[in-house]
Amino acid sequence: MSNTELNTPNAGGAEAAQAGASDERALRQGRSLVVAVDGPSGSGKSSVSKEVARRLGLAFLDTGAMYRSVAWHCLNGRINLANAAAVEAAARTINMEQTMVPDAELFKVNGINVTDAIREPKISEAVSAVATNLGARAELVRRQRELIDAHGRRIVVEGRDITTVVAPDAEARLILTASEEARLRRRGLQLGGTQTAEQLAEQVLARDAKDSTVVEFHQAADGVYTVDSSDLDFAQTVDAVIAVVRQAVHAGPA
Ligand SMILES: Nc1ncnc2c1ncn2[C@@H]1O[C@H](COP(=O)(O)OP(=O)(O)OP(=O)(O)O)[C@@H](O)[C@H]1O
Ligand SMILES: Nc1ccn([C@H]2C[C@H](O)[C@@H](COP(=O)(O)O)O2)c(=O)n1
Repeated sequence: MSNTELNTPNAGGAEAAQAGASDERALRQGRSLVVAVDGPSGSGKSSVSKEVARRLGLAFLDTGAMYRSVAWHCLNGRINLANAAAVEAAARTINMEQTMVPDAELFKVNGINVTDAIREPKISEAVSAVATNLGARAELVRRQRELIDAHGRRIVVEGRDITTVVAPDAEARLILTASEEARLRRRGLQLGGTQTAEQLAEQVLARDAKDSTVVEFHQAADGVYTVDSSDLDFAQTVDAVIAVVRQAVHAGPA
């Protein structure tokens, strides 16, 4: 299957809405349903994926939080992020726990609650050192696959390499994207206007540029849908993603 672009919500009308609701019920009851979501920073992957998981009754895995947790551990333990072997060793040895339900966000590293700490700008600025470490990536991919299986393969997983590396066999795979302008604006609002334009550009665009040296998350691979949320509000984006999930499930394996 070639790349598929779907950037408008489900067609309107009462009939379409009814069909949508009944399809959504079917998805809630199905067996394996892995929804893989990739995309650039600030495109809405995490917030939209959480809401999709809620609506479809699925578990939720934020893989970026795992990269952030390794970065936090290195900074906290004075492990030099430029020392590739030490970063890989950290990824292999730390204990990471995360609630995988969309309504309760809690991340722990070696028993320490890092839920808020991993979202701090200093982690956003440092995390690419983990993301571009191929040994650390291999270990985190291994852990992510284990978590998907442990949740009975009924899960929404979001990150940068989920559609291509972690779960290329997912029932629904999509890239969630948005214009640079929309992503910078959303991240600025999310951080309560605390960051300058330069800081936002560093945390969003420069980070994407570094991360995309090791993974492709701007262009959809074959069989992967694209949802462009630049001109959609949050609720419309969630609807558009659920429409893609329905479409992908009906279409079957790519
Ligand atoms: N369609 C949308 N319209 C407006 N705001 C949105 C939309 N989608 C997401 N947002 C908001 O944009 C902000 C960034 O979203 P989110 O953190 O989910 O992005 P992300 O892709 O996971 O980013 P990162 O990869 O950097 O963690 C959040 O405040 C979220 O509520
Ligand atoms: N599957 C993934 C998930 C995340 N990353 C990298 C890219 C980011 O710089 C960092 C944090 O992700 P975020 O919380 O901003 O989504 O982790 C990756 O390379 N692969």
